[in-house]
Amino acid sequence: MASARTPLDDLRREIDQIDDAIHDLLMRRAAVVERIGAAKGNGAAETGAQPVFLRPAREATILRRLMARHAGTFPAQVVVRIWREMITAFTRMQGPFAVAVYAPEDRRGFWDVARDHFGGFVPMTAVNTPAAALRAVSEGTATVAVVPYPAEDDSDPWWRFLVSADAGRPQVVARLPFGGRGNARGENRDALAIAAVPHEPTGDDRTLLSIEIGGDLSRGRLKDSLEACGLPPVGFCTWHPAGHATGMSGGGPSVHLVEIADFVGQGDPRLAKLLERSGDIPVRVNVVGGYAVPLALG
Ligand SMILES: C=C(O[C@@H]1C=C(C(=O)O)C=C[C@H]1O)C(=O)O
Repeated sequence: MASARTPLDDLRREIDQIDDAIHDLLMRRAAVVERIGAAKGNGAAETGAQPVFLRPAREATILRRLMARHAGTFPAQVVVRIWREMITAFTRMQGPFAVAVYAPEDRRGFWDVARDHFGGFVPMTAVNTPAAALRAVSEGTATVAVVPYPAEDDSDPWWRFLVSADAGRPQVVARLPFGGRGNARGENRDALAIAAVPHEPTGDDRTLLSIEIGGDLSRGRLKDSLEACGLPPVGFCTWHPAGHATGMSGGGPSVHLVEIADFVGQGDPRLAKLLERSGDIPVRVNVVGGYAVPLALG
């Protein structure tokens, strides 16, 4: 004799229906993404450039919108984690996608952070130096490089390889983790993602500028100039090319990586103003990318 249906059976039946609905929507989303990929691919063919389908600004906007409507007891960080897995899968449906991550044997934290962001099925290679990760992107063997967030005391910083005005060059496109560190191993240092994708605004952004200075201009004066031009600096790293003493007070050519608490595009009039203010001192400014400010999830 068949046993009677219990309340638990009814609830599980309801779960099965919900799973079908979620799955149907995933397949529907995939069909739309196929059309998006076709639309982007046509544009890239016109310029002859190798198409990159990743759009970090759009991804950040999607996740911020979802977090703003999220309610209930299901953890917000897990929603982000699920969407991160989905978004890379949907990006990979459009074209090749691979990640090169700075993750030497003794520093696996960056691998975990990269895997959480780009998902468990993306082709991902560990390399022993940030420069090797950037090279993989320049040479086209990786779409994205994951490298440590710059530190003040790096004597040979990776970001010097991004100091260029070439169109289509790799740029900083995201800061990781975007939705919390979870159970990632290792040191508590954030990472930056680098790809040949333009820096696009999301409404809450940071921009990284490289500022090359050919003469004697102290960091203090540079900070004052940036403030005066409406470019509030919130982070500062300095690299002195080999052969010059390090120090904060100028005394030779220097290259600064300055983080600005705003979106700044390459044609932004504030950059022209900064050049005007430098007078006779040779100064070159380039946008080396930027990122959508990560989510602050409790
Ligand atoms: C679908 C797109 O391509 C990629 C995948 C996205 C997604 O799954 O929503 C969002 C941005 C892109 O990285 C898109 O550009 O809209």
